[in-house]
Formats: sequence, structure tokens, C-alpha cells
Amino acid sequence: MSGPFSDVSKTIFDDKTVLTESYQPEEILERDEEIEEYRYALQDVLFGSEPDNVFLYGKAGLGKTAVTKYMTDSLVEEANKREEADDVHVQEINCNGKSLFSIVRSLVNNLLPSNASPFPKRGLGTADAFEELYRQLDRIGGSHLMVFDEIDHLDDADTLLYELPRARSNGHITKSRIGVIGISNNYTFRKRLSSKVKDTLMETEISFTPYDANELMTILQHRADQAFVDGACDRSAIAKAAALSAQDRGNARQAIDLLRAGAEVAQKEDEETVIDNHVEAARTLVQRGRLQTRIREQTDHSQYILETIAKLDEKGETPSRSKQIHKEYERVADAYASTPRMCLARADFGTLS
Ligand SMILES: Nc1ncnc2c1ncn2[C@@H]1O[C@H](COP(=O)(O)OP(=O)(O)OP(=O)(O)O)[C@@H](O)[C@H]1O
Repeated sequence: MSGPFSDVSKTIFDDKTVLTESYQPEEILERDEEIEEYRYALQDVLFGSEPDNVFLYGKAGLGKTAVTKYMTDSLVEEANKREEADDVHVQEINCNGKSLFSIVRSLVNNLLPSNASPFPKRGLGTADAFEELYRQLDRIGGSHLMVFDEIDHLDDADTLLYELPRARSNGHITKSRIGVIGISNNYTFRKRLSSKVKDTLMETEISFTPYDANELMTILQHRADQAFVDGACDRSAIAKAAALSAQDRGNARQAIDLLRAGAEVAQKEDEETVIDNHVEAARTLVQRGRLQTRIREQTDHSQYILETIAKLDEKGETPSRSKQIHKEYERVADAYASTPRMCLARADFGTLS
């Protein structure tokens, strides 16, 4: 019996997961210098010494997370191969929306034996959590790399970044070692840190600069080779996604998203090959989607005002006087069975510009 899915076959995508956010590339392209600096900072772990602390900064989508995962995975793999090297353990924590206590608590919980109860949420303080953390680190031993993504979102980053790198020299741990890796989109974050913390965290600073169109082409081509059925992605589509993203912020995530969205447009149109026009169409859809979300986030009256302006514009009556805008606004609000406001405040105009 044939069902709605019976004639679905792979037309454009061979492995779409390669173009999703959760995919970790096996190879990092166009970041050789950053990888070299990173390698230098971490390599002492292989000889039983503490690694340098590392601070990575750069705007969104420039490969900070992907490069970090690649480096820490490679280090664990290499340490496993060498008998004389310490065991390497890696923990990654996103600091967005977290307190210092909840971060230290997560570090502890990730280290506790599987049959132990988690560190209590209430009743104990941050100092107790640090104490338990040090106990667990020494119980396990080896080198522990702690990656703190979006570190600038943590109010008390100074305490965390003061404590952890000094845990060994202050005698809190003796059988284990800690390496701290901080990641931030916000370069000015370092200004918030006390000078003693700055010195330790910034032992190795690696800056991630925006990709240019050629670099994005290389990254996209490599993904496309794995993601698409042979011949289903034209070079023009890759060049388009790379050029648009390079013009914007040189963001690899955006470039990959655009290519995937372009391929989805082609797929819906039953085309066999993705070309530049599909990527262009996808960009318009993405921009429209973003605008829709922003409009939806506005208050009801802000939305009525937007509709008012759109209506006046459609009739060729913009720019208009405020009296006229208010009259039209009253009609729009009426149509939604809402009582128009007598006086519109600046806030009613929302955040759309
Ligand atoms: N040099 C690269 N080689 C291969 N893939 C890359 C490279 N740089 C970025 N990517 C891919 O681009 C996407 C975004 O990269 P990543 O998440 O590492 O950026 P980020 O700098 O950590 O951004 P954010 O600050 O927003 O978290 C991921 O899918 C990643 O695999």
C-alpha cells in the first residue's frame, strides 16, 4: 500500500545534519593560527603540568565553540594514547542566566560519582560548593579543563576566575590540575575584571575575527560535499551564501543557515540543484521571519500603530501629520475592538525603527 511518504527519496540533501547547529565538524578550516595558539596553551597537560588559561573572544558564529570542542576532544584523545600523560576531563558550562553558586554546583555535580546525590540547591553557600568541588577534583585527579561560554553574562565572574586558576597554588587541590577557558562575544568584558584576574585568565588571549567571503566559501564547500547529493549544490549557491554573510558580519553560522535554507527552497520547488537564486530567496524569507518575530514581540498598541503607518503608506499618504495618524490609528484599534489611546506615548512606538 502506498502512503503519503512512500515516494519520498533523497533528492537534494544526502545528510542534512551536517548543516545543523549541533553538528561538530571533524575538521576546522581557516583557523590555523588560532589552533596553533590554542595548542601551545594547552599542550603542557600532556606532560603533567597545568595548562595556560585561555580567553577567546569574537562575535557570534566565528568558530569559538567549534574550535574549542575540536581542541579539547583532540587533547583528550592524545592524552589517552600516552601512558605518561594525565587523564584529561573537560566540562563545558554556559554562564548565561546562571549565578556563581549554580555554576560551581554544576561543576560539582558533573564530577560526583553516579550513585551520589547531587549537591543541594539550598542550605549551603558558594564557599561550600567550592570546597566540594576541590574535594571531587582531587578524588578524580588528572587535568580538568573548564570551559565557560558567555562568561561575560556571569555577574560574579571575577570570583570564579580568581578562585579556579589559583586552586592549586592556594593549596585547595594537590592531586588535580585546572585549566580555565573563557569564551565571550564581548571584548570589553575584560575591563570589568580586577587586574589580578585579568593577568591569570588572559595568559593566552585568542581573538576570532570575522571570516571573509573566501574563507566562508571554503567552510561551506566542505560542508556541502557531505550534506548534498552529488551535483545537487551549484557553486553559485555557495558563493552567494558566503558573499551575503561576509558582507553582514562574516558569521559562519549564518552562512551555513543560509545555504541550508536555500536548499530547502529548492527542495520545495522540486528543483534538483540549489543555485544562487534559492539562497537569495531564503535570505528574504529569513529576514521576513525575523521581522515577523519582532512585530509579534511588540505591545498591541505598537502593532496597531505599525498597521496604521502601513495603511497610510499604502494609500500614498506618508509622511503624514500626527492628527491624521491618530485618526487612522483609532480606526485600526476599533477594528480590533480595542479602545484607542487618547495620547500615544513614546513606548507605544515599540522598539522597531
Ligand atoms: N572554521 C570553521 N570550520 C568549520 N566550521 C566552522 C568554522 N567556524 C565556524 N564553523 C561552524 O559555524 C557554526 C558557528 O560556529 P561556533 O558555534 O563555533 O561559533 P561561536 O563563535 O562559538 O559563536 P557564538 O558566540 O554565537 O556561540 C558552527 O556550526 C560551526 O561548526
